[in-house]
Amino acid sequence: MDLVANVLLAGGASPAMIHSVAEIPDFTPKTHALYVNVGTLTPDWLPAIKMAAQVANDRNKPWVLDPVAAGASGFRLAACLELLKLRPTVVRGNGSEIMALVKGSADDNSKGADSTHESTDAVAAAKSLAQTTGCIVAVSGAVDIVTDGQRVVGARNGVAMLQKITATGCSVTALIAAFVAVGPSRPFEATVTALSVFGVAAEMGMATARGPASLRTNLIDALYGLDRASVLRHVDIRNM
Ligand SMILES: Nc1ncnc2c1ncn2[C@@H]1O[C@H](COP(=O)(O)OP(=O)(O)O)[C@@H](O)[C@H]1O
Ligand SMILES: Cc1ncsc1CCOP(=O)(O)O
Ligand SMILES: [Mg+2]
Repeated sequence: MDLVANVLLAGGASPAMIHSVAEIPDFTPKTHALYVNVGTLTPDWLPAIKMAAQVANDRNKPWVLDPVAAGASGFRLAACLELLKLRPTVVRGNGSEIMALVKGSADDNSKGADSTHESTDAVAAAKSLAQTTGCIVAVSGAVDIVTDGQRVVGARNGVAMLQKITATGCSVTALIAAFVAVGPSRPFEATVTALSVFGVAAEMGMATARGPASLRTNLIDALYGLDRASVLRHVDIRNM
């Protein structure tokens, strides 16, 4: 939650981390987008998550799902599949998470929050998930893949060391939610752009990083200082 909230602030958004059913009816209507992350899911939290998604839907607000470690346990997978029925605007996971959602069963070989698949292994799964759910589906990795079930785009910014900082996946999903909040009528473009901007900031931060801890700090600084010219100079988005 620390990195997620700080990435959102650096990107110009205004985060509030809310868990309680007591607060969701008041809080969710005030937002421009809802971000649901199941990273530390418990049975107690699930009703609040569902309530928030329902309020977002009732108010026509976009919402974004990060199915952290979806294949690691039956409980988590079932929860993610229930949440998909509430039709998030965007789902962003790593290769293993997106493949688990499509397979619909927990994976004995799951590594938990980390992926055992390349994003490119999950292109067919991502397209299928987008077609069956109507969501924009993004798969992160060396190439970030975004699909609406028809179009498939690859965004190639980023650095491998992001995998050595916990919650960078969670943070880029949060940034997607922020970008979708700004451009709710174009969630596909907002998703690709958020992934690219996060990747460009990571590349800039990597220039002076000495390891994951300094990259984490530099990433927040680079995102905060990023301007349009730098994004346009570095961004690498291609049709796949
Ligand atoms: N090998 C890589 N090269 C460049 N960027 C990467 C690489 N692997 C992951 N990333 C980037 O790291 C961020 C988190 O992605 P990822 O590690 O796939 O998510 P998660 O933490 O959910 O598993 C994304 O911005 C992604 O583009
Ligand atoms: C380590 C960990 N455990 C539960 S959630 C979480 C963070 C996962 O974040 P990310 O998917 O961005 O690496
Ligand atoms: Mg993740």
